[in-house]
Amino acid sequence: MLRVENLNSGYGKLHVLYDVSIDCGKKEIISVIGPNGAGKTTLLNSIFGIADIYSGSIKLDGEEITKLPPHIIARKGVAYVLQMINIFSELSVDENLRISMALSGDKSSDMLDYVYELFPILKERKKQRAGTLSGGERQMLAMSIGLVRNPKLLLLDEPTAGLMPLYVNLIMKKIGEIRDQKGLSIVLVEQNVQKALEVADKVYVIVSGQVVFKGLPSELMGEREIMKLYLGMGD
Ligand SMILES: Nc1ncnc2c1ncn2[C@@H]1O[C@H](COP(=O)(O)OP(=O)(O)OP(=O)(O)O)[C@@H](O)[C@H]1O
Repeated sequence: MLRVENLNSGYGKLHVLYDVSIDCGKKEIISVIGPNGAGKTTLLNSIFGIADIYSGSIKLDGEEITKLPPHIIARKGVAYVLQMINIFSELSVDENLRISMALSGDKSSDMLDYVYELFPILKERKKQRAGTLSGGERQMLAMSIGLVRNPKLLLLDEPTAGLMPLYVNLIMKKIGEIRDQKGLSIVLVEQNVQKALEVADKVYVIVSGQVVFKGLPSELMGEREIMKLYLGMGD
């Protein structure tokens, strides 16, 4: 589904990622974790055509998407959910979702019905102005705005940042459900290491712009040095 090979990218002269290679298969969730400033968001920015790519390749279903502009990448089936940035605060929940659907050119309301089923609280609040939603509800709306575009690949940047444990658990559970029910591939950048490992099929640890671990969550648990040094887990 998604294959990133030997990616070198950054912002102008600021080289952030060095020879990064990742794979995300169909119906797979990969978690990308690592210290602050390691380059995790830059990986998502690179996939979505926002960061500068110096060398390497990014393929979606075998098709080269490297250096394409974001609106074309979106049209090819990638949705990027940034922390609450894609929400129109003055519009209602329902209007936000319908605008996103209209922009994607998708006329069927299947995904709209699906997100209201997935997040019943949004259905209850469909007429409410998005700017007045709680942090957790806004995060659910941000994810739903991406989902109603009917993507095949979902890029999630810290979907649980700043949320209370109840919402963290709910959002993580929903991420698993989306993969299972809709067959989406998901790249999840997450600060909460424990939750990121619970939901992931595969995990990548990025430190100083380089991949220092790739494998199963259970394999990472055995890497005591990495867990302790870079992720602050264990003794
Ligand atoms: N749009 C940008 N323009 C210039 N530099 C940027 C931009 N976005 C990020 N950077 C820089 O790139 C480096 C990597 O940042 P990035 O946001 O990818 O790290 P991260 O691993 O996601 O960190 P965090 O966990 O703190 O969110 C940092 O030094 C950051 O200051």
